[in-house]
Amino acid sequence: MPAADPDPLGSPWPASARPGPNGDLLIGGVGLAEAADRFGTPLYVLDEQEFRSRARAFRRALPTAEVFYAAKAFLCSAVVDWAADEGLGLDVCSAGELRLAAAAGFPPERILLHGNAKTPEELRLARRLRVGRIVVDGAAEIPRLAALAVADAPQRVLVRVLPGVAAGHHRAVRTGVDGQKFGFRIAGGDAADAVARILGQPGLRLTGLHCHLGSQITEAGPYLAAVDRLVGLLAEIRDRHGVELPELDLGGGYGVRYLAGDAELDPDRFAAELTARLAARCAEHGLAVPRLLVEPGRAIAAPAGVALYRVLSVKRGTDGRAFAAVDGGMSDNPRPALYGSAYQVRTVGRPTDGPTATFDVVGRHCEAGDVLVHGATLPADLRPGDLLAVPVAGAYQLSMASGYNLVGRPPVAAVREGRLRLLIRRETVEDLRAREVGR
Ligand SMILES: Cc1ncc(COP(=O)(O)O)c(C=O)c1O
Ligand SMILES: N[C@@H](CCCC[NH3+])C(=O)O
Repeated sequence: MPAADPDPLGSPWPASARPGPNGDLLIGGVGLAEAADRFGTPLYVLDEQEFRSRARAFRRALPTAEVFYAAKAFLCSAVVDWAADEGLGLDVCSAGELRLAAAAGFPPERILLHGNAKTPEELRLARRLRVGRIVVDGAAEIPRLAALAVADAPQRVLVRVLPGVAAGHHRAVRTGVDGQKFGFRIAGGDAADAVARILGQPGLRLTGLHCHLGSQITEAGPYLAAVDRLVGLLAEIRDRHGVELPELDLGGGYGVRYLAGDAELDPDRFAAELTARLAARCAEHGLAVPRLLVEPGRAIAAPAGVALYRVLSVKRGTDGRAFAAVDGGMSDNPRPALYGSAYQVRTVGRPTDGPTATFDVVGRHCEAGDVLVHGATLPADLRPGDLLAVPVAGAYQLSMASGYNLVGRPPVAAVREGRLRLLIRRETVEDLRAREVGR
């Protein structure tokens, strides 16, 4: 029997979502109202199976590629375990992400380190732990890395280049073009210089080129354009230095559905188009097809997360707008304020079939721009105490959460096969005060 539609608005919930009694919504077999009662709100709930099946979908679509989960989307020790179990590598971009992954037991050789401003400490740590790959993002890094040579263990590195392809949901996340801080320019010869310098270092082993175009890209076209540019550069490197670099890392950026009508990048279709294009371009240049590396973050983590908030106040503005103020806000999800990102929201734990009205779901922070969802359709009689659930909340929300107004960052729970467990407890004022060492 097909499952009943968990949400008449067609919001993108995890595949496990089922309608529950009294307007509740079950995720991973657990009622969201029960999760909120148990751990309080705001609360982030991760559907472990959704995370794992999305990781598997990437590995299945690209069986010969290496798939690195981009930790910046969201990382905690449980997520490290899930990524490790599913055979993913891990893309980290700070000593914090690296230390957490290593402490949780992630194999360092499957870690890839990024960063446009890696600190000397991060480079030393990466070498000491023997991370598998480091992506070089600036000329100053090359001598620093070379100086950290470890006997008999040359460091595998890739060079991050700018293919000149603009893609991504907001200009702040478009990183494949000139005029922003990441990568080496191809046209100006910076990339070729970096390649030459790295090839001259005995402690470094250049394995390939890297690019990351942007985030929330919903079609294959930009990646295909990047392949054209990067394979061209691989051929130039072969002609100039006589080496064929064996790896091509296309970064992350694979887009997901936030709203009912949004497009989502399908890993299978993407993989088919990408591998065909790569094979064709390599054949044209007489190159062996390099091993692909990809770094999806959002596409694995975002749809696995649901954010839960309790309504604290309902108000009408002078222009007839209605506001539903909740107990979280821009400190746990800065994306609407930062990028104008849109979300859907529904009530859970109360009937959903009565008359509706339009609300702006606003947070509790002290600025008018603290709006989580603009123009949400919610029950017309929405009242304080009602529970709201926002889907597609697993990426770039908690990982970008701030301490604004000292409200404390929300807890994170995981659900799987009817079991609910707490992964991260709520941040308390004692946690915040523990860092104070003077007055
Ligand atoms: C170098 C790099 N790799 C991977 C990612 C992951 O991107 P996404 O979460 O959009 O897949 C990012 C962030 O956009 C990035 O900067
Ligand atoms: N933080 C961005 C994505 C940036 C990804 C990191 N390169 C977002 O929420 O959409």
